[in-house]
Amino acid sequence: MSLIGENLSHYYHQNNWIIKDINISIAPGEVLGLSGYSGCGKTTLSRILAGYISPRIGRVSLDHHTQVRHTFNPVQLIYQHPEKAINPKWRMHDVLTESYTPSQDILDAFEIKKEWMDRWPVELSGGEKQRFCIVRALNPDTKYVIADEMTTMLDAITQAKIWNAFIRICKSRDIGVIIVSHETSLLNRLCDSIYKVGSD
Ligand SMILES: Nc1ncnc2c1ncn2[C@@H]1O[C@H](COP(=O)(O)OP(=O)(O)OP(=O)(O)O)[C@@H](O)[C@H]1O
Repeated sequence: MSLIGENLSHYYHQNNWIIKDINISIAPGEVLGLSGYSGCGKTTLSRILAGYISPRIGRVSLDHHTQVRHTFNPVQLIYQHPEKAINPKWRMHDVLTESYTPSQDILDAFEIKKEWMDRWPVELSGGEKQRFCIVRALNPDTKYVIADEMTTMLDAITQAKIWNAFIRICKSRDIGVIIVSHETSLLNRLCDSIYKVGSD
């Protein structure tokens, strides 16, 4: 069940093309990096592949079917800023269990502490909140995860731990991963291949 983007082109303002004619494909269990200069359209492309933006031209398909809204999205997007993806009026336990109940193993893999569950989002650090967003994205029905600068706010040691756990779980479930990052060394270390967006 490959995730395929064909002839993807998009602008926000008439004829000011952000991305043009992008053909991209990712297979189950593959780890693909998206690199490119700031503002070249990596987030735009990520949102298109996750079905949150309809491209002006082109088409995204999963297993040859166009994505359908109103059902669980098998292409999950993890944002750079977790506060944008979390309802500030929900306690962390409710954020975490919004679409499924994660196992203790997965909570341990991301070192999510029991005492964080009753807290409000504002009572956790950005990195602590991001672990909830990562686990929440790893629903049993998830087929692809797009990680858009997912660990930018973390220190190097925590970053390494999170990526190890994340890639191990995705590989074990045959989940395809797209990693968006400015960090070439991170992409070289984790990705099977790298797609460069824009030209620089
Ligand atoms: N909702 C929007 N409306 C209008 N312009 C937008 C919108 N979102 C992004 N843009 C513009 O589109 C271009 C690409 O933005 P995008 O966030 O996709 O780039 P990026 O490669 O992810 O950047 P960065 O690496 O800095 O995060 C930028 O020039 C940005 O200003």
